Amino acid sequence: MSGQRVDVKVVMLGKEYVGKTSLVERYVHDRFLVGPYQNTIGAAFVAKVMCVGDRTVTLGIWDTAGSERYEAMSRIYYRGAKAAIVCYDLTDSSSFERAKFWVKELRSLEEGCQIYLCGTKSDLLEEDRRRRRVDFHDVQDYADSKCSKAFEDIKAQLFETSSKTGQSVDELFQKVAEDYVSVAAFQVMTGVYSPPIKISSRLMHSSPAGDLPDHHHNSAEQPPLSLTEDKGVDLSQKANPYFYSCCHH
Ligand SMILES: Nc1nc2c(ncn2[C@@H]2O[C@H](COP(=O)(O)OP(=O)(O)OP(=O)(O)O)[C@@H](O)[C@H]2O)c(=O)[nH]1
Repeated sequence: MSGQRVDVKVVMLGKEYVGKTSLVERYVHDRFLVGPYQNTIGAAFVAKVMCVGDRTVTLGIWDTAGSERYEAMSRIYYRGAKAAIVCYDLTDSSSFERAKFWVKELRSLEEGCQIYLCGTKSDLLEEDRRRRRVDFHDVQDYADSKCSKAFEDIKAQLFETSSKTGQSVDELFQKVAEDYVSVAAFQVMTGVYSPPIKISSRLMHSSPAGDLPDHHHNSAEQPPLSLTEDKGVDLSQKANPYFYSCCHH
């Protein structure tokens, strides 16, 4: 897999337990893992090749840890991202507050990053509508609003998904890829296109959960996680069975 081209760097952000890993699992492996919850440590990477019309697009997805103790690390992972899927749990209002925190950061620091707000666990609402704690229209109003007087429009797109049933999961990632193709076409026209990046085979290696590579403890001195042929990164990931591999079609 050495030299795998990544067109779009996508970062998953959101409070812990909102279901970021489950979303990636559903999308990449079309499965929903049951069993005890395992929090993400550091981040995990997976690439997925998909089609947009007659074009092939490779998404490089970084699944970050939601725990606030990894907040500084998540900042490193979102650098240079072309898309951010900011997740919140539809049954947990505090998770939406956390989502807003990430949106504000992205809007002020990552100008070129498209934001996708993703309300997770919609299946729980199918079971009992009273469990909803985040109103769809409130999120829509927020997505259409401005971050603050000083910042530009949030311009986020909104999805409600279930990793358990698969509802709207493919649609979400498909939209990310489609938007990339549209934006890239526009950039080619206007002469600001930046070419795809390649990932090293070292990206595929992971260390066991809890066994953080040195650079994870020393993020200030580390370069941003740009995916170049020369600089792979080791990953710490969830313990088995949350073990990502690269490039599933
Ligand atoms: N019912 C239901 N449960 C879900 C869904 N998505 C995730 N969960 C459950 O929510 C819990 C947390 O899911 P994760 O995917 O591990 O959450 P995370 O955001 O990656 O968590 P961190 O790694 O701590 O940041 C797990 O018990 C999942 O089974 C969903 O769509 N529906």
